Amino acid sequence: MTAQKLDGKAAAAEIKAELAVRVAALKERGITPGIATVLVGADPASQLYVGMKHRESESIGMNSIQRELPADATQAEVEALIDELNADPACHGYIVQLPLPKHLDTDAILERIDPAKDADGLHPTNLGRLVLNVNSPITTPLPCTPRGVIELLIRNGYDLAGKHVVVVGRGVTIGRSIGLLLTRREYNATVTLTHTGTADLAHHLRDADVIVAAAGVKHIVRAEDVKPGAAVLDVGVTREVDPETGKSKVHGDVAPDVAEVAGWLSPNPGGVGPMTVALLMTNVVEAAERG
Ligand SMILES: Nc1nc2c(c(=O)[nH]1)N[C@@H](CN(C=O)c1ccc(C(=O)N[C@@H](CCC(=O)O)C(=O)O)cc1)CN2
Repeated sequence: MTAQKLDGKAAAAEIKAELAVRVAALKERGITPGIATVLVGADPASQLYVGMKHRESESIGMNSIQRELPADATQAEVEALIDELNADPACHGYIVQLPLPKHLDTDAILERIDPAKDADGLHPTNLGRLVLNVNSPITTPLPCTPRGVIELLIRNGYDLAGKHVVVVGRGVTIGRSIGLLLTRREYNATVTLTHTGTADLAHHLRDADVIVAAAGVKHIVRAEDVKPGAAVLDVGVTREVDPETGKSKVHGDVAPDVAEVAGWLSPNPGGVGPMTVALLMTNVVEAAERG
């Protein structure tokens, strides 16, 4: 079997085309949706991701506000910037790029974001609403990567209802929250969340209809542990310097030979990453539409 490609670049391009229409409609009402990012320090991967967020947003007519602080910024300095963005009417939604330098209290910073402007959907109020509002439509920002994974499957005609989804990794941007979305009535999936304390990962993976690999461990999902025909979403990123070229190379959580067993596979790069950016933009456009 050679897996069908879950092409994140193509799906993200579709979403961006749809958003461009909504941005134009907002502009006719005198509203230009504005996205902001806060980057603390100069981590090259974070700089790359933040740059993509601004480039993509501007390409569909959104305003973008890029704020940077040095790696040794204090908690008070970061919080003062958060307060500024909370009060800025030109900013409809913003994110604090993660991870933050270790001396900063990430939870306190995320909690200080105005929940209505929380473009990442990671504020405790928004995550709490996701837990509580099981039967009514969600009208608050949703976490971007989980939303991106689900959109990528749905736009490729994959029906999640009744499926067993095994998530690998309990990180804040995906692992901890994707189950809250997938177990809602509109998706009706059953979710197992595995992590570094899981006794027998392979046992869980072999039972999965869908694997969401977000551990950040190179090739942790091996072909022999994947059920034939399963859908496999490769989210984790490990960067290594190629000794031959001296260039940095991205490796996913999924071993290359999984493509011979899986029914569906998202490439990495080119899969979930572009979807994260597209759904971030969606959260900001939705915030501007809510007013
Ligand atoms: N505040 C947040 N911080 C982080 C998040 C997040 O959702 N919110 N997720 C990741 C990084 N991330 C977005 O910020 C992100 C990662 C990857 C991509 C992407 O499109 N990658 C490309 C490859 C790019 C390359 O390495 O050459 C791809 O997959 O095709 C976009 C966004 C951690 N921090």
